[in-house]
Amino acid sequence: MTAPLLEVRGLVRRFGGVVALDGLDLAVRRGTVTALIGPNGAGKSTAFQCISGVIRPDGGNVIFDGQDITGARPDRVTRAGLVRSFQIARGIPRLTVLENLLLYGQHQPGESLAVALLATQAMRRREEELRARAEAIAARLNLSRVLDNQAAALSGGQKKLLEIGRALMAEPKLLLLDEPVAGVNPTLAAEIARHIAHLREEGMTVLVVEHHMDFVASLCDPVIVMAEGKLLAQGSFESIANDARVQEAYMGRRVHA
Ligand SMILES: Nc1ncnc2c1ncn2[C@@H]1O[C@H](COP(=O)(O)OP(=O)(O)OP(=O)(O)O)[C@@H](O)[C@H]1O
Repeated sequence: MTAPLLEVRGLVRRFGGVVALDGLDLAVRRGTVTALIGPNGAGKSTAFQCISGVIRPDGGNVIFDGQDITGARPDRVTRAGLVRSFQIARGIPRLTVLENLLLYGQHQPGESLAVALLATQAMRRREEELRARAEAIAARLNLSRVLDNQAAALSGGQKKLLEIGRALMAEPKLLLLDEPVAGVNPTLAAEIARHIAHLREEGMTVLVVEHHMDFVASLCDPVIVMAEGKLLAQGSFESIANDARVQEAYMGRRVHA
């Protein structure tokens, strides 16, 4: 069996006296849409933040695509191919959809004065490529019609799609999605699930934190359940839904592994 794309080993993170991650182990296999679920306070956000380099873990390791990226800064993590989207869309409201997408393309031409002065044909070609990629990503996410609209004018669901598009512009190997359907109506949630399923069909690997169980059940396999900063269970949605320990954790009772 091939090595997992992402492996988290014994991850520990404390906030003062609170142990948010207490030796978390998890693995994400290539080509899967894996869910990370668990009751409020289980440590899911903290795990995402440690994996994406936003905060440093106090212990343990994050191995991505064979590289130890433990404690690496977010820009390095992104360059390695691990890209996260945010629950609250981070796009710049005044910019258009196209501009927002271009902003997150890798190795932006025009990002420094030197680049501007040395603008060569190759760089112009790169800019054209980026633009073509932005248009293709917008098309696949049904955002073509609003490409020239300001991000601020988008519906809630379109903002969620732009957030996914923004992450795709960085050409991820692994996409971390933070609650991609929170606050979205069921029709749009189903559309977003279809877009993510298409990404998987094309070989993308996705790790998603989501509280909406219909979405998780329809899209994600395997499902990893966290409780109290640790791995509690993993498997198909059906198997974890029937797991007594998982039911107990969601009932808010103390979990005895
Ligand atoms: N910056 C912080 N300062 C202090 N405590 C924190 C901080 N961030 C998280 N915690 C604590 O760490 C624990 C795990 O929180 P975390 O937000 O990672 O859980 P979660 O599973 O993402 O919860 P939710 O589903 O509610 O978003 C909680 O007890 C939380 O109060």
